[in-house]
Amino acid sequence: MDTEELIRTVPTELFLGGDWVTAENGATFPVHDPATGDTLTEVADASPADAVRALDAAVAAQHEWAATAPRERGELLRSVFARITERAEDFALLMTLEMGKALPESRAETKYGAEFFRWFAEEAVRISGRYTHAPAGNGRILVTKQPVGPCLAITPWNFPLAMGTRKIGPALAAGCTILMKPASETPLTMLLLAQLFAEAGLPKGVLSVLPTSRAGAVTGPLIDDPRLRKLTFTGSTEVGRTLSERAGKAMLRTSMELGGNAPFLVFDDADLDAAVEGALAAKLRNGGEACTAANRFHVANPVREEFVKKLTERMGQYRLGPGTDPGTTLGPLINAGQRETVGTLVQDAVAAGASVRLGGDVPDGRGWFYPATVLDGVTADARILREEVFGPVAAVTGFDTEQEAIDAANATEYGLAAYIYTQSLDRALRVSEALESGMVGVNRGVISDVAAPFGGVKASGLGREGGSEGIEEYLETKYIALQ
Ligand SMILES: NC(=O)c1ccc[n+]([C@@H]2O[C@H](COP(=O)([O-])OP(=O)(O)OC[C@H]3O[C@@H](n4cnc5c(N)ncnc54)[C@H](O)[C@@H]3O)[C@@H](O)[C@H]2O)c1
Ligand SMILES: O=CCCC(=O)O
Repeated sequence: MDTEELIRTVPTELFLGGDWVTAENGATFPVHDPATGDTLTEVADASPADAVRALDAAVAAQHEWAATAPRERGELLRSVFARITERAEDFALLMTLEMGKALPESRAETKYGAEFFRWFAEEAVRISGRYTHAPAGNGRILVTKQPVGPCLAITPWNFPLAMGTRKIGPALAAGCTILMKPASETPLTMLLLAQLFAEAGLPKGVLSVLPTSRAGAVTGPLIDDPRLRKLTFTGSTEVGRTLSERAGKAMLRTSMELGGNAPFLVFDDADLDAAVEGALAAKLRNGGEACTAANRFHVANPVREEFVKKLTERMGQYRLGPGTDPGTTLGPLINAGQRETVGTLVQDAVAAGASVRLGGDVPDGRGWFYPATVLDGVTADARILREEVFGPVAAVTGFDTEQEAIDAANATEYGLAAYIYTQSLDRALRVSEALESGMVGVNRGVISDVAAPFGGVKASGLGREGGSEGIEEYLETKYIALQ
């Protein structure tokens, strides 16, 4: 489909337990194109009452969905996987329109996002328990897994499809019903996904998609409602903390996939060309708007200048422009606020002594564009070393010893992803073990994989998504004592 047809045909109503409905009082809110700032379309704006109706539907469907054969649950996911794959170009275009990223990035996300359904379709039939004897010989122990129950998912704008499918996939596979609240910047992708679920024969109540411009007001009463059993959140650490507090009071199961500040360590024995290619992937995947994005490049002083030169040359080849233009490799940022944040962090680093090797200037004209930027000699007091930049800015700093590199890498409240480039296996393992992060890439700049447990430590969150760990987040363990 072309842009016009896609925007005309994409659903814009609430998907409430399988029915398309207008929001209370017919309320809507606008969705913007980050490449122009123009309104793409208006979407139904869920109210707290709409959300409670969706929870009513989820609660009513929970028992039957949990009792549905695992194979049947898996087959529903497999069918939606196939449908996304058939409509891959529509998903890619839609994500580029509402989120801004270049089309090749959106195509990659479509594939990645769909794969969570294929993966969890296969996991649905592998939920297992155990049967054993008590050590004293006086009884038997049966351990079984049951779905947690109705879930609420809240997702960010940066991966409009994958951050949703990584939650919906395991929830449905485990036998949980789920309410999805997408980011207000990017609700369309989840609404299109809901349409595919409806076409695939999703039973009533199992999934709702609730776009809203009032995230706190709409999700708060759901979290407080004792019928909800789990909150799964992906987004900033700040919002994650607030939600965790509220969910703690309600004693909900929670998964928190939060912010990152990934270090990228280049040792003097690294293959520098490979390190530069890895750095490009770790930095510019998704235009730098990824929680896994390398934020800080700690490079061994003897190879630093060569690394910076090569990185500058390669980042300089990225073409900034509307994500829909053929040839664009770097789209706009999500909105004016995000561009302001990126610009402020760059200016702060420069004021503290960093030199600008590439970019750093906001282009004139419409849209929220920010160029690929390389800063060298970033000093320890620069905010960019501590705060997630979420943009196409590489901040480089040097180190002399391995211990110095590890200490610098760990000097952050975050602990999501980290990257190491070295040709020594000993060093790779030693440093990986010493890094305070949930995930480490060794000689590779992209680590995300549906089959691997994704998640962080420290302020980057709790729990894991994907892999065989992902479905466990939606299962309760029940112990049955037998004679
Ligand atoms: N660890 C991960 O897997 C992962 C993945 C993607 C993004 N992120 C993080 O997400 C952040 C960027 O995304 P963002 O700007 O959308 O984050 P955000 O925290 O501002 O918003 C995330 C979601 O929370 C909702 N929200 C905001 N305030 C809320 C409230 N008071 N109550 C309930 N919901 C609320 C938003 O509407 C959105 O749907 C970055 O920090 C990034 O690192 C983490
Ligand atoms: O933005 C962070 C999540 C990205 C991913 O799953 O690779």
